[in-house]
Amino acid sequence: MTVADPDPRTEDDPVEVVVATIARSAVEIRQGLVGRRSDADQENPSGETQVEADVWADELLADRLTSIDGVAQYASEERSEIIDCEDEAYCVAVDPLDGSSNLKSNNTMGTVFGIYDEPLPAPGSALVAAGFVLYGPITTMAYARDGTVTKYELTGGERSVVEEDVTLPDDPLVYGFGGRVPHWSDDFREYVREIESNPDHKLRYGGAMIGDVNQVLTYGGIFAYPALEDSPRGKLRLQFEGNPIAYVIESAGGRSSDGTQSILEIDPEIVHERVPLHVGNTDLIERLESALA
Ligand SMILES: O=P(O)(O)OC[C@H]1O[C@](O)(COP(=O)(O)O)[C@@H](O)[C@@H]1O
Ligand SMILES: [Mg+2]
Ligand SMILES: [Mg+2]
Repeated sequence: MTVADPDPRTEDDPVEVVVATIARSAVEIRQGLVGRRSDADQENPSGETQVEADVWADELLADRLTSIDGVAQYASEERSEIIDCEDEAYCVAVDPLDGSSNLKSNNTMGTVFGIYDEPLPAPGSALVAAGFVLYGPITTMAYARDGTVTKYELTGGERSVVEEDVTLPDDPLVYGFGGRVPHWSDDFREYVREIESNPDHKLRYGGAMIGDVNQVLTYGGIFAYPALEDSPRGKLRLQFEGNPIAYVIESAGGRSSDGTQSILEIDPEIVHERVPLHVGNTDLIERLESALA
């Protein structure tokens, strides 16, 4: 089934217009990666060196999303300030390119988005929709709203449904854990040993959260970028990465955790704050929480 993306000039649900705009832009973003793989010689608010494509994709999405009626704010991992629009209603937070360090080696990356109905920074409980685009061998989107997740394939301007009511498979298969192993806590290391020693589990780690999370969504399992000894809040950002991914995985019947509670329950203080992120099948996340308790 192919979804006719709503025409932004006639559609009256801003959430659907935002999602359709991101779906259309993704095809262009993918094309625009060519020739934009070098460092941009500047840092993002998290202190990471940006590549040219990070800056370019952020500007493209900022332009398009802030011109949608009903969008009140645009915030991105790649800019310090939130853009305030004249409209009210929805606040959009994006990671324009997740895993952009994979560009150099031409490996998987993504675009992550969360649509909140409260001003940013907002808790995950204020999300009305969230999702991500994956730039793999083909371009796909996973989109969660109203407790269900839909997967699409994106081709020049069209969104084709490949799966509706996506749920995590019951028997977890894959695991991937970020951060340097010497910087993991002893409790986390112990938990990883337990996961690895299960003969039904196999390692899948690609260095881009979206690629790794999409494997968990497809095969079941767990992805984590945990708290580290030299970075107690981990690496990933709550507004742009943690909340949207937690929303998708929880909508698909899984769980998210910062180690003690659902990521969606965290009250944020600042827009660029980080969060230890663990997402996957419910039983694996429950086991993780008891291992870290
Ligand atoms: O290579 P590192 O530093 O361990 O980090 C890998 C993680 O960092 C990220 O690349 C952070 O996202 P950005 O590329 O959007 O900054 C994740 O996608 C990935 O899980
Ligand atoms: Mg990211
Ligand atoms: Mg990014």
